[in-house]
Amino acid sequence: MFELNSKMNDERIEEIGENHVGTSAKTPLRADAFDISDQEKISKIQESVKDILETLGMDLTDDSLQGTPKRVAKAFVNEIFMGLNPKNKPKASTFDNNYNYGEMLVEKNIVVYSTCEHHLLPIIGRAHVAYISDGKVIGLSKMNRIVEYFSKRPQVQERLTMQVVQAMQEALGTDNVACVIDAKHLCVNSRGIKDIESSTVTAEFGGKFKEKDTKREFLDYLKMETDFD
Ligand SMILES: Nc1nc2c(ncn2[C@@H]2O[C@H](COP(=O)(O)OP(=O)(O)OP(=O)(O)O)[C@@H](O)[C@H]2O)c(=O)[nH]1
Ligand SMILES: [Zn+2]
Repeated sequence: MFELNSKMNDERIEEIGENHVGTSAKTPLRADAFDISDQEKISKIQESVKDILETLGMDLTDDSLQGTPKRVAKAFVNEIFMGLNPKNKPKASTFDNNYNYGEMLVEKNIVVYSTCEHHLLPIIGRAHVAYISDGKVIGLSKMNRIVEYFSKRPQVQERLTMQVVQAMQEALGTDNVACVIDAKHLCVNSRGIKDIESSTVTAEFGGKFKEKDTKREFLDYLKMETDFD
């Protein structure tokens, strides 16, 4: 479909696929994923959305619908799937652990708003990310940003969980990272089986978090009340 510029694409696919990550945690991308600009992607998606709506029988000359194909295309490229563009990868700034904090740090209740790659319906939930420093510490908000970046892709929850851990491990230079995600999949809640109660929990434990006591401590922190209202 697009001209293949293989060298540039290989590099960018490595970048977005986080090349240290096992195949299973890589986002599956086409070889020509970066051959066209975001603007070109918006134009092409706009045409596709128009086609879908017209096929459904919608009259796109209606005032309210006129701008929909463009709105959807912009939302896809710039927001909902912005994590497919490596230029949006957050700078995970780290600092030396000068204060020699030696315990685990847990960033709880990070909002996850992702998209199920099977149905393109929302996945909404919370991520809890923890690490134990091996010399470096990371800015707290960067943990939220890493979760956001990998959420903004077509995802399965298992891969999202692993990608968050691997990005944190890379930034911090340690295996001691864990992530638990508890999320609702609208493809389960609102269609198909239509179970509005169920949610999905996934977990990835690296380094010291594989040890029973450390894992237990992390999971115990998740039970603590943090409501300051
Ligand atoms: N493992 C995993 N499965 C997911 C995730 N998100 C959605 N799914 C599942 O992907 C599966 C796709 O199955 P299919 O049988 O091809 O799709 P379907 O006919 O729409 O399935 P139903 O949802 O059961 O109606 C469904 O069971 C979804 O619940 C995810 O993050 N991880
Ligand atoms: Zn789904």
